[in-house]
Amino acid sequence: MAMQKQQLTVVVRVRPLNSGEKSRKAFQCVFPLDKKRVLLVDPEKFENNILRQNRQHERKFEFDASFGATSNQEDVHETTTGPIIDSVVEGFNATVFAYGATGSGKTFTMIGTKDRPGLMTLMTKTLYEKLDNQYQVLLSYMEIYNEIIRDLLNPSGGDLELLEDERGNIRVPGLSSVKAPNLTRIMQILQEGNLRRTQEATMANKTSSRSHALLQVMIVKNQSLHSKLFMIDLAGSERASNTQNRGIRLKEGAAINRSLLALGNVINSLASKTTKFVNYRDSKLTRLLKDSLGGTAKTCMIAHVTPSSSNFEETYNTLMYASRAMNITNKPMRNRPASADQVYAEAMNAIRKEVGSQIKNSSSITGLAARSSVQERSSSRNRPKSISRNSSLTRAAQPMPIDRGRGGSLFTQLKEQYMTLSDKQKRLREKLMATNQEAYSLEMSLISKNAIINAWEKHHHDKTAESIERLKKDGELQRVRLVELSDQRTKVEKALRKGEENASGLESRMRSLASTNEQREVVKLMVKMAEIEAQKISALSDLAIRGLIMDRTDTSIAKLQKYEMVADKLIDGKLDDNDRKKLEEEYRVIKNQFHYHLLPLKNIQTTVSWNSMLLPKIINNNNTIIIEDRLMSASKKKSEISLPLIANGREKYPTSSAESTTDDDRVNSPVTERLPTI
Ligand SMILES: Nc1ncnc2c1ncn2[C@@H]1O[C@H](COP(=O)(O)OP(=O)(O)OP(=O)(O)O)[C@@H](O)[C@H]1O
Repeated sequence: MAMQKQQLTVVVRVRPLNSGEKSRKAFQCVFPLDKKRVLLVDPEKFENNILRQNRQHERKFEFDASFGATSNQEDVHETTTGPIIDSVVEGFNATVFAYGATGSGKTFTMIGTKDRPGLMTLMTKTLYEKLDNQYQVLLSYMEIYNEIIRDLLNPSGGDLELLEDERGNIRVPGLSSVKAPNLTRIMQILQEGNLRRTQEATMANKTSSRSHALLQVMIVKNQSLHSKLFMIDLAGSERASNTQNRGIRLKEGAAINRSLLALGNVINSLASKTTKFVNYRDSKLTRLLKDSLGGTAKTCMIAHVTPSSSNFEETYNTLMYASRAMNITNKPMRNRPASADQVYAEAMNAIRKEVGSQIKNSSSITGLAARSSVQERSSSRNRPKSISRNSSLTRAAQPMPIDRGRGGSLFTQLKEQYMTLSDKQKRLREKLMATNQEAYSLEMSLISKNAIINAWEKHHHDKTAESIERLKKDGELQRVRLVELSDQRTKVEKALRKGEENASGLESRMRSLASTNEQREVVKLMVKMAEIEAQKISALSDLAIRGLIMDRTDTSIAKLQKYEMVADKLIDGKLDDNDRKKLEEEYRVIKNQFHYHLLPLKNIQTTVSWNSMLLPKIINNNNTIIIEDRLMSASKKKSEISLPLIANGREKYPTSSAESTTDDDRVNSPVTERLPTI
């Protein structure tokens, strides 16, 4: 029962009732019916409650496959994930994830035990068997906890960032990767990594995961990426909805909720025939998976449930989450929108249609209608299957050769030239957007680095530290890249300006040549089309930069949370001198991290300069909004940022700093001063 052909498969695994559940007198309420269906029975059915007797107590769910208590790891692998390997070997990306509440068996399925290795090992093993030695396989193992990415193979690596290159590939700079020649080594890597995962003992499970764990398998051929496979053990889904959560648990719950919701939304919109917009931006998880979910990438969701009556609510929620994706996959249409530009593609289609009908009525204009429809068809056929914003934008509109033979009137020739020019302008704008985005993120990172280096040097005149030297080196590389980007930007902007001049020249020549209403209408529509294309890129660029700001905000918030936690401990904890010293040190480090991470946000107008004016204004209900204005209004302008000095191992803030308005900034001696209780 292999499910090779489907892009998205949804299966359910029901684990055996365990001894704890039996001893608590819980009974089975989930029953696998056959190879695809499970029956869920509301435990209330067995209660003698007259008021509720008319309620519907049973519900059947159907998935691509269902696995009961007697299924073993190999069964699950052969049916669900085995076929995915073939597509990874062919060069497509794939994602397999385990979804479910705490204690439902996600880690068992994905990692397993020494004797019963899970899918992460079985899939990697099958992959090795199918690849010859021209391929190289690299494993990385990371976790996402409270929207922060950490390397599980290199715990001292700190918090990692996420970048999207201009081809739409997602990268996590600094993430380590290892070769794992055999099963024993893979299992060892997973188990070591798992020990570093953020976990907690709960009633439901001794080692309950509060983070998403992601095994990334990169297949490299001739030193370039051939394909990428993600295997993910998600955090327990009930954590998202537990209303008893307080403090740190509340924050965790919110982060888990956000990412699981975002994942569900992405899967639903990828599979949906009607939804046009796939929003990857809402969580780190979905952003990381952007090039491995949807398009030609295969996706497999393994929903996990316990059969126990005591977990009825969670089981119901899990089955509903999974069946929402399942209902959609049952619809015949499987080609899904490939990227966020779908909304705009719609608008373009409408205009193209309009142009088409104008042309049908016009005898003097040839070629455009035919070209429009050919382009339409070829663009939907050639739409790149991987979810790559830039490539889908570029490839959809390759210029066609100009037909000067039949009907080659001057008007037609000008019109063809205008279309070709519009395509070229579009590609230039995309390039500008990618350049700006990369530069923007580099600048943010440089601001933090410089501030740290300055603060260090001010206080430690001639001392060196390995970490500071490393920062300097990284900063140098970033500066070199920034210069390259700046040159690139100048060139692209020059070409864009020239293109704009040519376009307006062509436009006025066409206007003066247009002798019929239809011809005048066609000119108007073509200009409109070019405008919409430009606005689309502008909106995408705006979104991308907002995304970068959001990411940094998220990371800053997470750092603030850590900082609060340590502060709380310092204030309330009954600590001996040794512990207090250690905690004070930790407090200082975290506070610094928070402060320096926040700096680029405080100083946003410097970096915003990268958002080019050449990406046009977006017109909204006759209100013209300039991107720069919108971004800047989000942050208060500050003439200068106040840097903390590190003195005697502590930060000192300039006393005259009227700029520092937050409570946080006013704390001169954070370690000894008592913080206000929140
Ligand atoms: N199919 C199965 N067969 C036998 N035992 C299982 C099965 N699935 C899970 N278990 C056992 O149930 C317990 C809980 O499973 P597991 O740790 O995989 O849950 P989880 O969903 O990953 O939980 P969490 O979200 O808290 O990490 C473990 O002791 C595991 O060995």
